[in-house]
Amino acid sequence: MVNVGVLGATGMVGQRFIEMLENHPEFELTTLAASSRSAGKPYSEAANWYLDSEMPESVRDIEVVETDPSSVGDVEILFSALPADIARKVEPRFAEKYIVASNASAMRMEPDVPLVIPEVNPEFLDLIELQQKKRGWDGFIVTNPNCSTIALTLTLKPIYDNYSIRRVYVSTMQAVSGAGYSGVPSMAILDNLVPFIGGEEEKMETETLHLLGELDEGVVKPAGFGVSASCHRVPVVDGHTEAVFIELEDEFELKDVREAMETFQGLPQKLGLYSAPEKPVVVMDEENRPQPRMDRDRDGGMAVTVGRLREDAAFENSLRYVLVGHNTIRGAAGASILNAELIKEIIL
Ligand SMILES: NC(=O)C1=CN([C@@H]2O[C@H](COP(=O)(O)OP(=O)(O)OC[C@H]3O[C@@H](n4cnc5c(N)ncnc54)[C@H](OP(=O)(O)O)[C@@H]3O)[C@@H](O)[C@H]2O)C=CC1
Ligand SMILES: N[C@@H](CC(=O)OP(=O)(O)O)C(=O)O
Repeated sequence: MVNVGVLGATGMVGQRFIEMLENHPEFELTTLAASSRSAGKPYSEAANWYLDSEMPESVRDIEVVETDPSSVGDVEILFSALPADIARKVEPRFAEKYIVASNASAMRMEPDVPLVIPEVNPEFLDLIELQQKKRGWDGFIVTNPNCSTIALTLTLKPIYDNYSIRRVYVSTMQAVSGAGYSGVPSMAILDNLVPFIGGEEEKMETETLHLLGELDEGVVKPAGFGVSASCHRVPVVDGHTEAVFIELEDEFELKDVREAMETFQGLPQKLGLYSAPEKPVVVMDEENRPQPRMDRDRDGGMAVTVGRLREDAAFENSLRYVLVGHNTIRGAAGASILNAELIKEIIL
């Protein structure tokens, strides 16, 4: 067992980490850190538990500590669910000694920090050696992408491996949990939709190409097609829905695209990692699926569901589909945990 901790343990994503780490066969959750507002209190007092599951008994009495490397004690891996501005300041300090598996956006685009989806670009973990050498750290930082980006990129990967993509348009319908517990006031979202999520479109457009890019002599060369995103907040609690429109360079058969998605597997499936879904992408044929309430929890929330896969007759060589991915599981805590499982398997 590897001792692990969670930074930002009282928040929306921190709670998902705790839920997913309960009974994990390789990780023992021993440390919970949050702000000075929470430090010194037992977790059950510090946290307002938002999830449908019960707060695990095993964490109720753990005393929350300050988010400082001197407070976290005997752990090897720290999962970070910190706000990005705090993460930028503290994650590098933790990485001097610990492995930081971060879900925050702060360090994702640093040239020597791997931004990884284990099924898509596990080879980016090679950057760790460079990062440690350059920064003189004994630990390191590994990041996972933005929640909307992860779901999109998992579905693009099998297409990208088999076809030449010219451009991708994506329009998202994102759950309120993506903004944190107090992120979107109920008066703003009930009976409504908000057509703006700060920084989200830029993240989807850059991170997707980075993830599908190539690592060449320690430098990531992004994939060379266009991604255009429009992001919207909708009154759904969990589960991001995305309408995806893809133009390919060449002709294609829809059944071949479907087959490529359905049979897609990556290193986590080959290695049998604990949190890896059997099928990262599941394709449904029902005309009214996927839907967030029904499909977000597929394979423990780790699989992305695709539906309405069809040709787009309005443009040459074009197809479209709708996807649903769980934003705080596959899009956040589950993504960091899968990264850590891969690191444990191939690096530790
Ligand atoms: N929600 C989602 O779907 C996704 C979120 N993310 C990212 O994950 C991160 C966490 O998001 P989320 O859980 O929604 O955020 P929340 O606001 O729900 O939680 C924030 C957490 O950070 C702690 N914190 C706040 N300020 C400080 C501080 N100054 N020092 C130490 N700890 C602090 C809080 O502790 P306290 O309770 O003590 O204030 C709390 O534990 C963010 O970077 C977010 O962008 C990424 C992908 C998806
Ligand atoms: N912005 C996302 C969640 C998030 O926090 O993303 P990021 O980790 O890229 O900041 C949402 O609102 O649904």
